[in-house]
Amino acid sequence: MKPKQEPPNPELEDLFTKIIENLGEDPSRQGLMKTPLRAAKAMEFLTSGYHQNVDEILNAAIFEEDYDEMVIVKEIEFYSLCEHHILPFWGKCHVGYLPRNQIIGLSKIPRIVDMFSRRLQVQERLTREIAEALETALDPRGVAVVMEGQHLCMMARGVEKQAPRMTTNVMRGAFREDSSTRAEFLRCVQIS
Ligand SMILES: Nc1nc2c(ncn2[C@@H]2O[C@H](COP(=O)(O)OP(=O)(O)OP(=O)(O)O)[C@@H](O)[C@H]2O)c(=O)[nH]1
Ligand SMILES: [Zn+2]
Repeated sequence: MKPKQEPPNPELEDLFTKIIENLGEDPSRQGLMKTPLRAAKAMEFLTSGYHQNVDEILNAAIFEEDYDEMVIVKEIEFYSLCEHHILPFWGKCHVGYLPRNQIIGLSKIPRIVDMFSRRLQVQERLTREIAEALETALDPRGVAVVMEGQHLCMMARGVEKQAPRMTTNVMRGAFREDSSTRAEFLRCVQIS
């Protein structure tokens, strides 16, 4: 599904003009003339997940299948916005589930990751929301979501640390209850 592509909200455009003025810049200078429009469009795209829902994304692509081994989709890149500073955080998301006779259309997993990423978020909630959406959609024997993120608010400002990565994980069902299932998943996505 393409993100909602409507003309940018004119109020948002006006607000970006005010931000530019308040930063001490001249919004009428040539290089900045179209910036409020571009910034409004960019912000609408980066928060387009608010206009999506899981049912619409799934498009009924849940299939009955006689397969009950672990399914893993790893290294799904994500871009989100930290809700404290409205600055990007980004990284990789690894998803696993143990089907109970139902599988999900492969592309739908990254689409769900994008839907929840394109909102104002903290990485912990983002991880949980992805896991819960899959749990509700598939009723699997277990689901695991691991996210590794870099946060610009910690890199370019504030504490100014470049190296740290934040890892969050939500394990449900068999991934939580059975340490060997969890270990198999973490080995496959190469997290120790
Ligand atoms: N747990 C968690 N914290 C986050 C996330 N994104 C940003 N933060 C943190 O949110 C906190 C907000 O802290 P405040 O003290 O209110 O804000 P601040 O004065 O800008 O803090 P500094 O970043 O330390 O300069 C900071 O510690 C950020 O690093 C996230 O996804 N998860
Ligand atoms: Zn932040």
